Amino acid sequence: MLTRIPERYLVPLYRVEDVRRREQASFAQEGESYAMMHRAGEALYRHILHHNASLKHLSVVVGGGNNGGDGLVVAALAAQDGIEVTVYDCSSKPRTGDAEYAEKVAFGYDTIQITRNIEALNQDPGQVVVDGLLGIGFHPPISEDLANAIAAINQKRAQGAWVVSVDCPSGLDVETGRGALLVEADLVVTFIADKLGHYLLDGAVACHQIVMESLQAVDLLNRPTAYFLTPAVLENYPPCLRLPNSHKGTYGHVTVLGGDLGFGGAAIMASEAAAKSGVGTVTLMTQSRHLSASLMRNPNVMCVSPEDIGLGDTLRSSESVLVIGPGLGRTEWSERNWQAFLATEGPAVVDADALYWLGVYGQPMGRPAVLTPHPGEAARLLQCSTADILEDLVGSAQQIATRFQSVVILKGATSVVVNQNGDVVILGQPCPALAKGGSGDVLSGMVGACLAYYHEPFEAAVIAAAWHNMAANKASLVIGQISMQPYQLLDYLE
Ligand SMILES: NC(=O)C1=CN([C@@H]2O[C@H](COP(=O)(O)OP(=O)(O)OC[C@H]3O[C@@H](n4cnc5c(N)ncnc54)[C@H](OP(=O)(O)O)[C@@H]3O)[C@@H](O)[C@H]2O)[C@H](O)CC1
Ligand SMILES: [K+]
Repeated sequence: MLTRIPERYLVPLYRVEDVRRREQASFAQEGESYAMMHRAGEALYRHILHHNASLKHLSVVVGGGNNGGDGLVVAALAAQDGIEVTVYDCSSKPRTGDAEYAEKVAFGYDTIQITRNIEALNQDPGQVVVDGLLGIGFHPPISEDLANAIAAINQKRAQGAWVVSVDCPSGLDVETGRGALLVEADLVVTFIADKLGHYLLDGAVACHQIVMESLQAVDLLNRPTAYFLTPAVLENYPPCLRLPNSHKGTYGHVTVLGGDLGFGGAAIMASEAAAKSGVGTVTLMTQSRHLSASLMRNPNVMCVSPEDIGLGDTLRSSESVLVIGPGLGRTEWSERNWQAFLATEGPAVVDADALYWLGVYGQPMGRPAVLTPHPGEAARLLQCSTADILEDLVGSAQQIATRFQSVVILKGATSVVVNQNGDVVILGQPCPALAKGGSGDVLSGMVGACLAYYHEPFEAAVIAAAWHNMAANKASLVIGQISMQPYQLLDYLE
């Protein structure tokens, strides 16, 4: 799938139905189901002790399902070790099956305090909280009682408690990554397989650290829905290796086309991003009144206006990459340039208002291409609402890839990168400093650069997006989330 990235850096992610199938197959093979719940509790308890060596008191918040059952196993194991345990029981009806059995075992310890008053968590002396309210059986919207319990856990964490979530942060829809109200977890111990929603939207923000315990579940060898790219990968595999015996031609050429009146900065930033990402040569094609600004800022970037030279004449070879869109606008000038783009061949990155024109003209790309929509642009391309896109980021990105025959980076707190073969990579660590105009322009230039020297759109898209995110996180640590400007991440690429 990715030739430059070893598989060990790719975490396979699954949908709930795959996890349920493996769970059922395991129950069938073992002839019972409680053993797996017990292994889940043991694994959790091991991780709790690993992070809290001198644990004296444990607060365990449990719902009525099997997620709560796992929590009750932990409560019993801790009580066995002489740790003081308080169980906050938030079930709304009697437990059944494995959870009922786990309750019987746990409530058999008279050292375990049991309360239904979640408000008391605030005064609990424990500084370690187990969140076993809701797991993969959660279906939104959340009930008022459980919403109160989630709020109580978050409040406790805000006061300094360490929170471990059983399988997933309660309130998270592990399919979509959405959670209107969800637990913020220092650690998530997830079972059988990593789930998609841990790495998307609210899930990506709420899960500070995730460990997966397979619980010896039967492996049905289903193809993962997606992979998460471990952020550390680029520390070990730098994106643009400079070869000692190389020249500018070794690293390819990018032309950036964009920057209508009022939007010159977008195109200038994209061309600067391509240059700083190590591409051999960069041309900027923009409105003539922006040329001097570009020359002043980046004399290494050749710049011309489409009134002076044809777009095709800026391309240096059949492998020159065209980045179209940053600041392109929606005027006559913009449309003329979109048409000029359609008359060219060769690899392309289509961003910002070029995605608007792509939607208007509607034809497949017909060339190696990477599209870089945010959810709003994705919604326009698929003629649906942004809410529809957020309900299924992976499926939406795949639909765009199929419709326009291209690689797609669906941008967000974490980004979803897909190709036409059904490969899906989710990447990044949320970086709020990037929630500013200009972040996308910088990304498009970086994708253009990676495409210029890798030649393979999926690889280029994955590596550029991961690189952009990694540099932004580094930059924001130094400069600050509020004041960091997106182009500043370009000083943290190496
Ligand atoms: N051996 C095993 O069974 C193992 C289970 N594992 C753990 O189990 C959970 C999945 O357990 P499940 O019981 O299927 O579901 P949950 O516990 O996540 O949730 C079901 C309970 O939650 C209630 N619920 C659901 N949605 C809401 C909502 N919006 N508001 C309030 N309450 C909600 C639901 O109530 P119902 O009224 O809908 O029945 C249930 O009470 C999994 O995540 C693991 O932690 C392990 O995998 C080990 C083996
Ligand atoms: K949970």
